[in-house]
Amino acid sequence: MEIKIQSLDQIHEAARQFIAEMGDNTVFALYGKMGAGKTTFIKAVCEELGVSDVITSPTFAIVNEYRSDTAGELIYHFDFYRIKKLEEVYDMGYEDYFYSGALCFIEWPELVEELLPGKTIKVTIEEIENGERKVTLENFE
Ligand SMILES: Nc1ncnc2c1ncn2[C@@H]1O[C@H](COP(=O)(O)OP(=O)(O)OP(=O)(O)O)[C@@H](O)[C@H]1O
Repeated sequence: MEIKIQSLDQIHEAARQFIAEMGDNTVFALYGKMGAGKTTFIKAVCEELGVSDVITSPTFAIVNEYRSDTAGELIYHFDFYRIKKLEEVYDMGYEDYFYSGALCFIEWPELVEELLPGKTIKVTIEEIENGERKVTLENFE
């Protein structure tokens, strides 16, 4: 499944399309180069999910927690760019997040692939031309 985003003004529309495709999946691993637009897209999706609050957690360098009004629960946004050892991910108790049933959006998942649930959705974001982005969703396995 593919979603095209021609420019930033379409990002919320794209986020709504993405949400319509989410189904009962909860873990989304976002692949894409630096500057591809992973953070921007996750933020738009969270806004469309009714996120009003960013909660700073002790491990905020790795995970940010958002409270969603509509989903009525927490959403976790991970950035594993800076982790050096998988131990850091074990230490933060990744299972309590990835396997909690809460929504998880993961940037730089390459580093934690072996820890991801089998039902993870692989989301790839690439710039195609003139700033246009293509977002692709596929099953992880
Ligand atoms: N769909 C889009 N259309 C046009 N510009 C975009 C789009 N998405 C993101 N951008 C712009 O691209 C830049 C990088 O976006 P962003 O920080 O989200 O990338 P990233 O993939 O999260 O990068 P990093 O891996 O470094 O965190 C920002 O200036 C942002 O405004």
